[in-house]
Amino acid sequence: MLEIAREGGIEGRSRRYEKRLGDMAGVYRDADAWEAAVAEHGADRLEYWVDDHRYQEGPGALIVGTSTVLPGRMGDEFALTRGHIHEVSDRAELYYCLSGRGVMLMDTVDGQSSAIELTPGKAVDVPGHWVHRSVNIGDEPFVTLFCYAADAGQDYQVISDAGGMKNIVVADGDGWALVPNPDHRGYRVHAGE
Ligand SMILES: O=P(O)(O)OC[C@H]1O[C@H](O)[C@H](O)[C@@H](O)[C@@H]1O
Ligand SMILES: [Fe+2]
Repeated sequence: MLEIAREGGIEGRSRRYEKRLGDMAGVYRDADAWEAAVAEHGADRLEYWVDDHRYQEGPGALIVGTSTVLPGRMGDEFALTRGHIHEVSDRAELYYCLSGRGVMLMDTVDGQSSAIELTPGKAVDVPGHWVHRSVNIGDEPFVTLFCYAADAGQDYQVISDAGGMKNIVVADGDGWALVPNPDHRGYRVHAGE
């Protein structure tokens, strides 16, 4: 039995994974805003955290977890996770929103793009082969429950090599808007994928 909290966290987790402001170098488009935030709040400020539960090893095993992205903005851009494609890139992942308000930002390496808003009770099935990241567009923690194949792994380089994802999620009045990332230079398809 797993106790899954709406504010994030799993009782009986296998692992907690935390990312702090200092770990987010090069992730946000506005590098000056990131530097100013580090100077103001310190590199240790918590940005997002993940609890996961791995109940089994071997083929077919799942990882179930919660992801909690704290609210905020870096310049115009909303708080987000680093994002990745699965190392075994055909592995899919389900995200179900437990609390807060966010967007699942997704790209394929051949140029398709999608942004799906998540509020409590809504879910998104991220198919295999899609780069994905969570973005918090609200003013409270954005919490999702996720589930994916335990052998999937994460490749982070795909986004940094591309100069970021294709679009960025920015504040627009009371809401959000998707704007093209001028630094994005297209994804390089990795050998063997
Ligand atoms: O892996 P990041 O982009 O840093 O995001 C953090 C987490 O996001 C998702 O929820 C994944 O399922 C986690 O396995 C991952 O570690
Ligand atoms: Fe993933």
